[in-house]
Amino acid sequence: MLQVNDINQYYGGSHILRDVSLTAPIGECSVVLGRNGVGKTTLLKCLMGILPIKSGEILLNDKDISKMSPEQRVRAGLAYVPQGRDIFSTLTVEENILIGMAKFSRSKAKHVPKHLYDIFPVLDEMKHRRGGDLSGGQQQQLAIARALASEPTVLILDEPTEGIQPSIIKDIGRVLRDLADKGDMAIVLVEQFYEFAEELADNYTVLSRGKVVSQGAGDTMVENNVQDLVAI
Ligand SMILES: Nc1ncnc2c1ncn2[C@@H]1O[C@H](COP(=O)(O)OP(=O)(O)OP(=O)(O)O)[C@@H](O)[C@H]1O
Repeated sequence: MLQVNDINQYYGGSHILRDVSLTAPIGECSVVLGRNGVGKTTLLKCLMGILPIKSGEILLNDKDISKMSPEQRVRAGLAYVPQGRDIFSTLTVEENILIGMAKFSRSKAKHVPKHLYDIFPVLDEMKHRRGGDLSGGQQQQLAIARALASEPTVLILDEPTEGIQPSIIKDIGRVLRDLADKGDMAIVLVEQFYEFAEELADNYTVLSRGKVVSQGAGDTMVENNVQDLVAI
């Protein structure tokens, strides 16, 4: 379980995250919503250690990881699918996935595990193509496969539906649901596409100007008018 307790973050003098707390249990999809610029990406970067927090704590299975480097957090079990995907366009699909296995021994990190290609068959078909030749949706699937290659206990995704065609959005939703239901991973999903978020959410958190303004079980999103809170 990933637990975030009262974290604060600043860009210079701007107070971006204000006492943000949330819990992402194993076996659940924890969705973070909010309008543009409220601090969602900043929150994920703090979870990964890409940005430092000023106060508060981040616990992974009760262990404080908030002083760890991003590499140490990946070793501890966090994996990140960044907004915009950050695929290495000149490397092949296979080479991109193998980068996600860098924390393992050399012999293990030589081969892409078959189950990743079972999850995303299109990546198997295209494994010798360059990352830059893939469509946006295929690149998103590749970014998720690369993150899964590190065998995370917490999978963190920043707007995986952004700019993706509907059929691939459905596939990605199915994959995330299956991964959570298997019961060995917590998923933290930042998402602006409300219907996708509502369908997947076991629990939700809404941010507004860096503060949590609504939080609860996924099946209370309608009664709590979450869609209105995030409408542009
Ligand atoms: N490197 C930076 N330096 C200064 N301010 C920044 C920096 N990055 C982001 N900000 C500001 O911090 C605030 C939160 O940004 P953040 O990207 O976390 O929001 P977001 O909710 O993820 O937005 P979006 O939905 O547009 O991705 C915004 O006001 C943004 O302008």
